[in-house]
Amino acid sequence: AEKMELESVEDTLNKYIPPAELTEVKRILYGPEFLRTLQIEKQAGDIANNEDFELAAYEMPLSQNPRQVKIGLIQNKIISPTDAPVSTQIHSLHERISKIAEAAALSGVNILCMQEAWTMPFAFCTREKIPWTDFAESAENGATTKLCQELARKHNMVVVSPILERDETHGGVLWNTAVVISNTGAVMGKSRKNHIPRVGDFNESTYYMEGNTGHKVFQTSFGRIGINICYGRHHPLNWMMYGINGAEIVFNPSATVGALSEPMWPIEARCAAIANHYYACGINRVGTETFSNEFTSGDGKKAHKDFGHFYGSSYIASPDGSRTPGLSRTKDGLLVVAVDLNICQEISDKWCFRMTARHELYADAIKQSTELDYKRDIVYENSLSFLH
Ligand SMILES: NC(=O)NCCC(=O)O
Repeated sequence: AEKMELESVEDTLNKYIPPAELTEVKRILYGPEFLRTLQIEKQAGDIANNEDFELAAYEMPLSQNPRQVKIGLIQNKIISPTDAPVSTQIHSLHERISKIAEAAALSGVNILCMQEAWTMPFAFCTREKIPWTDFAESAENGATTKLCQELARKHNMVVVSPILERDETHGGVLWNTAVVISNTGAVMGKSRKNHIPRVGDFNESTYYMEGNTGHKVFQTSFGRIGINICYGRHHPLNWMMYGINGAEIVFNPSATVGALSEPMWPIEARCAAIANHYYACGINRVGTETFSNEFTSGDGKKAHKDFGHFYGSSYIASPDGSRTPGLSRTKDGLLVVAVDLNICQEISDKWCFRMTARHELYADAIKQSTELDYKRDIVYENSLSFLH
C-alpha cells in the first residue's frame, strides 16, 4: 500500500498551532518580515483548478527603491508511465508545462524555471542506458528548447529549462544542463551541473560528468540569474561563485527524495540566499516514479522498482533571511513570487557579508590544502605529538 504523504508542513502548522501563537511561530520559522499573499489572477486560477495544480502567489518585502520582478517556479510529477514511448513521455510533459506556463504568464511572471531534467522521469537510479539516454536533446535546437523559445516569445518571459543535454559538437556526450532562454526567444546559453551525486539511488555519474561551464551568470531583461543544479546545493562554494559573478537570483532545479534529503531542503537554499545576498529558489519534483525493472540501492536491502517519494516543497528564500512557504509535498504546483532585486544590495550594505568575506584569506588557504604535501593545521598537546 502507498504511504500517505504529509501534504505540507505549513498546512500542519496552520491546522494545529493556536492563532495566538501561530503568528510568532511563523515569524521565527519563516522570517521577520511578513510576506504579502498576492491575489490570484482569475484566469490563472481557472487554469490551476481545471488542470489540478496548486497556484500560490506572494510578494516579498520591498526596499526603499524597489526593482521588482516576478519569479515563477514549476514543480510537477511525470505524466505518462515510464514504459511509454519516450516521445509520448516528453510530449505529455511539454503539454502539461505549457499550460502551467500559461498560468504563470497570466500571473505576470517574468522569469520561469522548471525542475531538474523536467522532460523525463529521474531514471538514473536504474543504471540502464536505454531508453533513458534517448531523452537527451540538443540545448541549442532540441524540441524542448524550441518549445521554450515559443513560450518565452509568446509570454515575454525568460525561461530556464533544465534538461538532459546531448552535446553533438563533442561526440554526443550527455550533460545535466539548464538552458537559459531570453524573453526575446533567443537562447542565451547554458549552465551545466557542477557536482554530480554519488549518494543513495542517484547514480547519475553513470550517465554524465561534472559540468564544465563554470558559474555563468546571465544578464536577462529581468535581472542577473544563475543556475545551481540540484546536488550543487550541498556545496557552499558553488553557491558563492554565482554570487561573485553578480547573480541576483540563483535557481536550484532539483530532484530529491524524502528519505535522503528532506531535513536539509529548507536550510540549504536559504543559507545560500543569506550568505550571498541573492534570492535562492529551490524547485523539487513531486510524486513516486516506478520503473519496469528492479534495481538495488547497494545497501543489502531488497531490489525495488521505485525511487521513493519526491517531496516537492519548492520555495524562495530572500537575502534578508525570510522565505516563502513551500508548495505542496504531493501536488504539482506553480509558485509565483514578486521579489525586489534592490533588496540584494540593501541587505549587502546592512550585513556586509560580501565586504567581510575575506576571500583572499580563503583563496590562499584552500589552494594550499589541495597540495599533495599539505599538512593540516592541527595543534596537538605536547604529550600527544606522536599522533602527527
Ligand atoms: N538530482 C540530484 O542531484 N539529487 C541528489 C540528491 C540530493 O542532492 O538531494
